[in-house]
Order: sequence, then structure tokens, then C-alpha cells
Amino acid sequence: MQQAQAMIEVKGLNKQFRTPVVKEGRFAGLRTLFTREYRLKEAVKDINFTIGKGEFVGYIGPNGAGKSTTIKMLTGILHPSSGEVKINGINPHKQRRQVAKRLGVVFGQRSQLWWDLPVKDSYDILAHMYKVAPADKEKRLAELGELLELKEFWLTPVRKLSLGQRMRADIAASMLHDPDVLFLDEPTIGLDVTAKRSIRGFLKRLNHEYEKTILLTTHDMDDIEQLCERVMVINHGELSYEGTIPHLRDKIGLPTVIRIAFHGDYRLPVPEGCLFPAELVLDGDQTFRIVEAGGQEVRIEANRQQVKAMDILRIVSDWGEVADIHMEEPDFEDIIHRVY
Ligand SMILES: Nc1ncnc2c1ncn2[C@@H]1O[C@H](COP(=O)(O)OP(=O)(O)OP(=O)(O)O)[C@@H](O)[C@H]1O
Repeated sequence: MQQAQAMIEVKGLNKQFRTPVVKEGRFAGLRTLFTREYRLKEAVKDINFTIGKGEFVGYIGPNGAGKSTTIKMLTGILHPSSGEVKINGINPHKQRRQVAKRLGVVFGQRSQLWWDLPVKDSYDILAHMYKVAPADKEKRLAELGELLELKEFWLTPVRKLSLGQRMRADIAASMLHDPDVLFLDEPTIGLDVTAKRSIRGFLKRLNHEYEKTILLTTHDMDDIEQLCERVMVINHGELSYEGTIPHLRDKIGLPTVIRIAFHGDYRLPVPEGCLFPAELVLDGDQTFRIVEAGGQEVRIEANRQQVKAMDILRIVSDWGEVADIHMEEPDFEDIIHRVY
């Protein structure tokens, strides 16, 4: 298999912050000023990863885990304490301007557009700042206008846009200079379900059709599940997981819940008066658990890596006449909660 061109390369990345220890008691302010005692905060510890061209990768972790610190080092805003970052072969700290040309950044919580100006005027200013040639600007705005459906609010001042429109306008702004890599920070925060769905649709198209490499930080696990093929989890400054979402599901191994409704009587293969949950061992050491049985419904839990859905169906059909069967895969939020 051909290896994708590396777009983001991070090797042995560390960032420590030195913050003054604040004294307590009388004259605390003065004593803090003069004692020069510092506390070291290791915000990012020996992080290594590579993101290939055209990948859509999630970067997640609890509050204060080190996500923003990493992104700031990737964009060249922060200088690493040690380690190396390359964006399409360029070092963002040493060649910040060249890297800025290759990067687009979207912050869900703040806009890069001018609040009182019509959307179109913000694009004129940004195109000028990024030195985008007028013909290229017109071509890109025509494409982005169609992709992100900007025309309906082209002449509206940014402060009058809905949050969903503002996010679309901001995504277009980040794309104006045709960057290779996009950093998205909470791009769907505060949006209603319809606006979220449309933003996710646009982001998918940017990734698939325009081959943009995207690194997404968010606390919205639906964004991650629906958009990212790969996820990196950072916790206390260290990468605690890196891989695909299905692999993460398998690794955490939360069970699938299966609800079976029976027509009429059914007989469970457990002793009379047995307390639930009851473990059942099948051929070949596979196990699943009957968690609850009441009325016409039985609830079981199984690890789908061990027990196939067809085996479960075959087994429960021996207990009685199955009227309905319903499977609930483990919730992604619950899986992530285990990783955090
Ligand atoms: N300039 C700074 N000076 C001192 N400590 C800092 C500084 N910036 C970040 N930190 C600390 O580094 C750690 C990582 O912070 P960071 O902002 O990277 O976390 P995060 O994962 O982005 O969190 P969130 O999800 O809340 O945005 C935190 O403990 C934070 O308090």
C-alpha cells in the first residue's frame, strides 16, 4: 500500500509553562513579586504523530489536557520547549509566514471576520492580507459560495448572521488562501441539529472533494464519530490513544446491549430462581450475559468481538418464539469516558 504524503509531523513534542507560585497571607502580592518561585506545568509531554495528506483526524481530550497548547505549537504561535513540528515539511516556528499560507484555522468560539462589515468585505480584506490574486479570489469565492451556500448572506454584516451562517462564513474565510491543512476548533459548538448536520456535510466535502487535511478538536463526540477516520486522545499532556474509532471501540470492549421480545412463553437456560446478571458460556469459550428478564422482554449483553449477532439470534430462538430483536451499540461518549 502506498504511504500518504505526511502533512503534519510531530516528533517528541514538549511544552512546559513556568508560572509564578502565588503566596498566601499578608502582603502576598509583594512577596510573590519578590520571591521568584515558579511552578512547572508540563502541558504537552513527548507527543509523536504523523497525519497524512487528505486525512481527517480528531484530537480530543478532557479540559486542560493539552489540545490548544499542541495546536498553538502546530500553528507557530507557541514555541515548543523541545521536539519538532513540520507542516508539509515546513517548521512553523522558524517559518511562520510560509506555514500560515498552508494553514486555515477555524475557531467555533471566535470569528476571524469583521463584526460590522458585510461578509463579502471581510473576504476582500483577508484576500489582501494573504496576497491572494484577484482572479484567484473570485474563483475561490465562487466555489466556496456554492459549497457553503454563502450567497444568501453575502451582503449581511457579520453581527447579524445566525451562528450557523457565521460558521459557514468563517470556514470560507479560512479557505480563501487555499491552504492544504485546516485546524478546526469546536466548529459545531452551539449549533442546532440541522446546522450541525450541514456544517458536518460541508467539512466532509472539503475533506473528500478538495482533499484538505483536517485536524479537528472538539468535545462533541458526534462530530468525531461522524467525521474522523482516526482519533488521537490526549490526557494530562500525553497521547493515551491513537487509532481508528472501530479499534477504540474494540479496545475498550463495552458490551452491545441486545433486547429480545418474545411471543408467548420462553425458557431461559438458567436454573430456577437464578439471580441476574447470569453468565452463559457457549461453545469455544464465548460468553454473554443475561442482564434482565421480565414480562416478554429479555436483555442481554455481549461483546460483539466474541459473539456474532447470528449466533445470538440462533441461541435466543431456542428459548422461545422471537417477536423482535433490537441491538444498541455502546455509546461513543461512554467509550471516550473510559479513555479519559
Ligand atoms: N500560558 C500558559 N501558562 C501556564 N499554563 C498554561 C498556559 N496555557 C495552558 N496552560 C496549562 O496547560 C494545560 C493544558 O492547557 P490547554 O489549554 O492546552 O488544554 P486543552 O486541552 O486545550 O483544554 P480545553 O479543552 O479546556 O480547551 C492546562 O493545565 C493549562 O492550565
